[in-house]
Amino acid sequence: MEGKLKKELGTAMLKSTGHSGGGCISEGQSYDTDTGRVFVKINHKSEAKLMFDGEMASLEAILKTETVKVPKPVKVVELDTGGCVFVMEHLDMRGLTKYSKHLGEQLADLHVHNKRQLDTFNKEHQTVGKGAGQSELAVVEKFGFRVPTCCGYLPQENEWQDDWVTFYSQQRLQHQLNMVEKSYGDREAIELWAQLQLKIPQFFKDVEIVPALLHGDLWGGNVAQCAMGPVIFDPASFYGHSEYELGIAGMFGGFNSSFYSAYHDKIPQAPGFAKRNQLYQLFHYLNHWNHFGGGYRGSSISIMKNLLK
Ligand SMILES: Nc1ncnc2c1ncn2[C@@H]1O[C@H](COP(=O)(O)OP(=O)(O)OP(=O)(O)O)[C@@H](O)[C@H]1O
Repeated sequence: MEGKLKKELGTAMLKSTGHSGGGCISEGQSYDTDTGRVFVKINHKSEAKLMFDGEMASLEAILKTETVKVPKPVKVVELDTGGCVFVMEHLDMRGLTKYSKHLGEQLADLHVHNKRQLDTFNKEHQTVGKGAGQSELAVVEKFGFRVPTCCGYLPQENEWQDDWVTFYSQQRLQHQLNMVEKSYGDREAIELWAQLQLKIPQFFKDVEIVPALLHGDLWGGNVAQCAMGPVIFDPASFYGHSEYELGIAGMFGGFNSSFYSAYHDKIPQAPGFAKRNQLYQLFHYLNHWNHFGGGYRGSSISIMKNLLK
């Protein structure tokens, strides 16, 4: 692997720093190169290339917004022995403590970034005397992403869709329930889902949803801080409802009240937030069930029952 990495990175030096950082999905290792320190994620699964291509595209998209710090992606390299590595900027990260508030503010900035671009774009097009096409702004008017991204190692269906409720019901929940049915044939889950899907539009009455660029897997293990501020990493991005991001954030801890109040100062909670938050957590419980097995069945079933009350 190291020979191939040297060639692909065009570096004579490739010296392991001894810093390793394995997650649940991939192994990680840092190296010093001719042009600086990099962090390399290694995965031997057949889906590794798709997973890392999605992570690279996600980091590039977040980086472009200049709102919240992420590691700069460098390259996805396929290994001759099978599997793949993803090279990115190494960051010295510690647990998120003093920069929680900053993360709340910056995450909200990330979420409103596309709306601001859209507003500017629309304003320019309405200005008398100015022709159309003045702006080079990248604006996104649909829900989805340009490539599949993986929340864990399972690819998400990111095909572009005009309507958020359809996107979330079909491309997120239905997709997970299909896997549950295939792997476990769970009758109770399938019956609950048949009822719940009819109710979903009710959770979105009078809510305006503008596509927001999301990190997509913002649990406490994917946030940290560097010397100068917060950092988020390991994204599974797509354009979706900003509230979706707060689903997994609330599931495993790691975010304190200063994070939430800074976030909601910029993006206030809309009516019906609490129910939708459960609906968004449902995706992650199902996704965990499909990744890690029956330990997550109970939470998935009880959240569906709750939403049906
Ligand atoms: N750019 C980086 N620089 C330095 N260390 C990093 C970097 N990215 C990740 N790490 C370290 O590696 C650990 C695992 O990273 P990451 O979450 O991306 O891996 P993963 O296998 O996709 O994990 P999971 O899916 O379980 O969240 C992080 O908790 C962190 O300690």
